[in-house]
Amino acid sequence: MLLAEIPDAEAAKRVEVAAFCWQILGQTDFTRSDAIIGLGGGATTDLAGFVAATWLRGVDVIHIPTTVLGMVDAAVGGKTGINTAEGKNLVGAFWAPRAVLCDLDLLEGLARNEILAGYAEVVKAGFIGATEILDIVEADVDAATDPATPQFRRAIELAIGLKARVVGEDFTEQGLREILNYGHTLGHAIEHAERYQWRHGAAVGIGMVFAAELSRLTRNLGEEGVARHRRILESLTLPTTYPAGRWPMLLATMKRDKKARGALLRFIVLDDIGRPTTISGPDESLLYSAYQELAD
Ligand SMILES: O=C(O)C(=O)C[C@@H](O)[C@H](O)[C@H](O)COP(=O)(O)O
Repeated sequence: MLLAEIPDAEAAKRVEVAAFCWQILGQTDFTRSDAIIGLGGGATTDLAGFVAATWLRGVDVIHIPTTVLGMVDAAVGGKTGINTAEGKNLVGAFWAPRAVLCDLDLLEGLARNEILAGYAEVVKAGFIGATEILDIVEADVDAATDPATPQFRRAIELAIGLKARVVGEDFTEQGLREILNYGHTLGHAIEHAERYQWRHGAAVGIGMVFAAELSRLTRNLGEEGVARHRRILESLTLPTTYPAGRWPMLLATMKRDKKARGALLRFIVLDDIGRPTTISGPDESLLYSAYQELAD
C-alpha cells in the first residue's frame, strides 16, 4: 500500500496534482493489476477517479468518501475531473469505480457547515425526484442533518438510490443524466467566480434557487415551489442570494457549461417539484429576470 496525500478541497483538482499522482504511479511501477483508492471528500474522489481513468488508459478505482457530498454525489456515478482556469470540471472522463464504500461513521467529527453544504446535493436529489427527502428535511431539519439519526440515513440512501438509477440508465450523460446537474449551471459559474473558495454545495444552493426561478418563468413551477426551495435551503443555513453586479461574468462562464451546445445554453428546470426537464436556448432576458430574483 502506497499513500499519496493531496491538497484539500478544490485545490486537489488541478493538473499539477494529477501530474504529481502520475509521477508516483510511474515511479512505483503501478500496473493494471493494482487499484487506486480515493479516500476523502468529493474533490479527492474526483481527482482519484481522473488519475485512475488516465493512468495506463484506465486502472481500477475504489472510492471511500468521507463527506456527505462525496457519499451522495461525487463518489457515485463515475464522473471524474479536474478544473482549468476557464471553469469547473472542464477536463475529465467517465470512469466507473469498482466499488463505493459509504460508512456513515466516517462523518463523525465532520464540521457542521461541511455537513450542511454537502446536504445541498441531498436536497437536489429531492427536488429532481426523491421528494421524500424534502419531507424529511421539512419535518425536522436537525434530525435530517444529524448523521446519527435514522432520518439522515434514509435521506442519504434515497439520494444515492436516485443517482444510481439515473446513472445506471445513462452513464455517459446522453440525456437523462443531465437532471443530476440541476442547479449546477449557475452553481459552477459561482464557484469559478469565487476562485473555488466556496463550498460546492453553497454555490449549487444558489444555483437551485436560480433554476427554480427559471422554472417559474419558463415552465409550470409555481410560486410555492420556488418558495419551497428558499425555505429548505435557508433551513440548512445555505445562501440563496448573490451580488447583482456579477451577472455578466456568470453568464460568460455559463456559456462554457458542458450542457451548452454551440451558442445554445441549456438548463435543467422543473415542471413541478420532482419533475425535471431540460430547456434549450432560453432568451437571455429570461435568464436575467430569474437572476434578478436572487440578486442582492
Ligand atoms: O453526476 C452527475 O451527472 C452530476 O451532474 C452530479 C453533480 O452534482 C456533480 O457535481 C457533477 O460532478 C457535476 O458534473 P459536471 O458534468 O457538471 O461537471
